[in-house]
Amino acid sequence: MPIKAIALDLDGTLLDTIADLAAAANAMRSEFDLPALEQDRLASFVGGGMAQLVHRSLTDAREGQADPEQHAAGIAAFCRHYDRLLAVKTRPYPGVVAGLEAFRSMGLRLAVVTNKPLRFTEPVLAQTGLLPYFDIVLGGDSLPEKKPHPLPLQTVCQQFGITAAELLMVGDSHFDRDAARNAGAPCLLLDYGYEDVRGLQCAGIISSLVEAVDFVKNAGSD
Ligand SMILES: O=C(O)COP(=O)(O)O
Ligand SMILES: [Mg+2]
Repeated sequence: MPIKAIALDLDGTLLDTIADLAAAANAMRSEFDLPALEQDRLASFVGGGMAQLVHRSLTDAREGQADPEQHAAGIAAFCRHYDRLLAVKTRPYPGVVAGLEAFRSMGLRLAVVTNKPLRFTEPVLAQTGLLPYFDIVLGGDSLPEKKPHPLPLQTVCQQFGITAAELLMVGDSHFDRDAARNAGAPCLLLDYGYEDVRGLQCAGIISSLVEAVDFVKNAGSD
């Protein structure tokens, strides 16, 4: 089945955002007199969107739930800090710009499908120079459902006028793989992101976005 468009995840796929995310999460923790957490620990909390990141960062537990008042104050503090820290150290991963250029020259349409709130997504893409590559940008709060729900990928298919089998999802986590599976789209996972994806079944595990170019060519893009 020819691939006609690609949906790309943001954190851990297009952009290495963890230094700035961790700085904002730790600045939030310090407002609650909590000590800083290691960056790797905070990286393991990323993927399910800001609300979940704030719960996990405040409680230092994957299944942790801060009480509602603390959580609301945590969200406000995180937003305040991440707004100012958004692109201090955040950069595209190696191979991302080359991969996006190759996709564009193949005539593929590109979408960002992230669980990151839109208020951060558009500015961080703009500040890192990636925004012009994308026809559609969906944040975690753009629609009533976010990944792993299929709605964001279904919305991309609808807007591009293609079927799910013609849309390739490229991500770094089980949220991406499950969203693709739920929508009926093929999925490639990058091995450099914020989750160990080695055990996850998908169409392929790759080390650079440029490796997705061959996958698309072999799938018979027109
Ligand atoms: O904001 C998050 O938790 C994750 O964002 P992502 O979907 O781009 O990986
Ligand atoms: Mg990700």
